[in-house]
Amino acid sequence: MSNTIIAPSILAADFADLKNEVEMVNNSQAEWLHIDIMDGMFVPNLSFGLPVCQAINKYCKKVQDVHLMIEEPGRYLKDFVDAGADFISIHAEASRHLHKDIHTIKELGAKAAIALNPHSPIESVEPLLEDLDMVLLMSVNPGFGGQSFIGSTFKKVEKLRKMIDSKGLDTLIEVDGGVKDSNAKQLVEAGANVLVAGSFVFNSADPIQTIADLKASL
Ligand SMILES: O=C(CO)[C@@H](O)[C@H](O)COP(=O)(O)O
Ligand SMILES: [Fe+2]
Repeated sequence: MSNTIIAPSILAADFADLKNEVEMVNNSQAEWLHIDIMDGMFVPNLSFGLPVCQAINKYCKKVQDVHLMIEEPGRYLKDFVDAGADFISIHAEASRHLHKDIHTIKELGAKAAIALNPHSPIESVEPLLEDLDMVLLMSVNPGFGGQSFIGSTFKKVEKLRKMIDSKGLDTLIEVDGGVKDSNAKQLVEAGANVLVAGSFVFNSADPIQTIADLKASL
């Protein structure tokens, strides 16, 4: 079995049953829980904010992988670390002071990642690559779960893996959006380490089994 990390996205969960949805992830083979924060400005949708993260933090036993889809994320980094974030991804397109924000995340004791929209070239993370624990490549346009995977992501993952390897780094590559059984293996072969899966997991009849099958297929 590969050591690929599976990160179910809580965005696709039943929010009226959030405690049990978090317990489901606790009881699964998933290593991380992916938490999508949307501000209605950077992306055309609102998800949830700090009180929900604090509630998740009370029950979650997995690594909390917070994906901030918010303008100027530097304003809220401490709040999300205090709310339990282990990893924080901020968008290159949303921060005017990316270097400063990445270093703030690390100074706060969390792992730092830059997220890139499908249109953003991987070269935009190169100047900061040495400082990053992870790069999150969006494989849909951010803002909504349940969208179709953008096929050009495979090449982007391959290119980024080569860039990371050529520098002798161990930066993780996370792929987020439309991930399912039909594209997961190819993403891992291209060099992805972390796969976010929202609707594929939570909309399945047996999410725990779906996660186990996904891991076994890699
Ligand atoms: O960040 C996002 C969407 O903006 C993702 O994390 C989605 O929540 C993934 O959901 P699926 O595409 O797997 O349904
Ligand atoms: Fe996400």
